[in-house]
Amino acid sequence: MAILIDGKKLAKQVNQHTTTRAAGLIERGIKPGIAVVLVGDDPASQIYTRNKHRLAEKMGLKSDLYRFPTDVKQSTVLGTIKELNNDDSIDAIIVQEPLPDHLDAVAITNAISPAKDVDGLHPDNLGKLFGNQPGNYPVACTPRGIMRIFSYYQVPLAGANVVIVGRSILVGKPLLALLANANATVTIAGRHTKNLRELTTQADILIVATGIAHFIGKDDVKPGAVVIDVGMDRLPSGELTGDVDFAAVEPIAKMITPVPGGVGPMTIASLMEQTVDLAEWRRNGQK
Ligand SMILES: Nc1nc2c(c(=O)[nH]1)N[C@@H](CN(C=O)c1ccc(C(=O)N[C@@H](CCC(=O)O)C(=O)O)cc1)CN2
Repeated sequence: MAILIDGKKLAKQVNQHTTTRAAGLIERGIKPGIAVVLVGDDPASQIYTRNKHRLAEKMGLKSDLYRFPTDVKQSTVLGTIKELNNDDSIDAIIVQEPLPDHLDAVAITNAISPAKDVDGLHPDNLGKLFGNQPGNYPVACTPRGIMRIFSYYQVPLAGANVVIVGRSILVGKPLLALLANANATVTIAGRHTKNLRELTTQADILIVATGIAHFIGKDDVKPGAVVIDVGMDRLPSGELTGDVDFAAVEPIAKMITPVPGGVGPMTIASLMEQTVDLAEWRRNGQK
């Protein structure tokens, strides 16, 4: 039986620490502020945005939501980002993904000030990450949360054979850099990778972010592997599940994240923690 990685419990610890740090800043007259830009009416995005807003307020942070209809013009979104870049009460800007197809997501990301880029997706911040540069800069929240899981559960990274299935800019690519910087041997694959099973069955650590329910089964996993499931998929029954067939894989894994209650809560905890980081770094003149 695998050790169950309890993302909810770890997120609670991180959130308590973030709340204490935020209170310290508030005492000094600095209220960390986060602005979330939400376009359209995707039901999941609405839930995630509401959860972020509630948690931010509970922590005493300023939390502003900018909601736009699906057919909003690119120039309107860019205009809002420009205003937020210049708004001294806002430390962190996040544009909720996915965006509708008519919007240029890259141009929107690149318009966010690197000092307020809490998603860590601006090329300045990604460049620093891939260069393993010293100093403070934001890192994408899901990868940051996964690295925290590895540290808390004492998963050795140096020399580990890590396979990431999923090449997204939000998850796979920043993780590639973070893990390579930690001296892991990293392979990044996708659902179209030929002979994928040959790779995944070699992995000491398998991270799956494909968006396909139960994409990974028992025969895709090396016995004793650490399995991290980033997926958040709905079964036809409406039940929330992951990219890993948990019931099949759990008996052979060494450690495994559940869905829900694994990586998801760590994403939101990392977002809040990094909002407070950005507030501190900006006041310290580091960015
Ligand atoms: N700009 C961004 N957009 C998106 C990101 C992101 O990091 N930046 N990630 C996801 C959505 N997301 C945060 O934005 C997110 C999704 C889910 C959870 C979470 O806690 N999930 C729970 C289950 C929730 C449920 O019941 O539906 C869990 O796994 O336990 C946190 C954050 C895509 N967009």
